[in-house]
Amino acid sequence: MIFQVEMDVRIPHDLPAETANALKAAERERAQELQRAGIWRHLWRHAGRYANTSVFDVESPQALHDILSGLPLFPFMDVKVTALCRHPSSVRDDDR
Ligand SMILES: O=C(O)CC1=CCC(=O)O1
Repeated sequence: MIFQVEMDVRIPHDLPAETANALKAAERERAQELQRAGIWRHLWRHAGRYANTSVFDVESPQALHDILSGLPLFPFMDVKVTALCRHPSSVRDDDR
């Protein structure tokens, strides 16, 4: 199942820099692990914002929730999830 996920990151300004940097490093490691596994299919930065639009390929909404809620930066994110499905005009046979 394919989901678009928008993440707006809002790290508190009073969070110690060492803690924030450790969380960012852990987030990067987890994101790259999920990308290599084919789960986090796309990750794009919103130009000018500490935000991204991502595409996830997972077995269920529960699986997506488990992944997102387990992200190191999740406590500092506003997350919007949109379920995606094949468009009848798509020329890509592998859309699903
Ligand atoms: O920077 C972001 O948008 C949040 C994030 C996702 C993966 C990562 O490394 O940081």
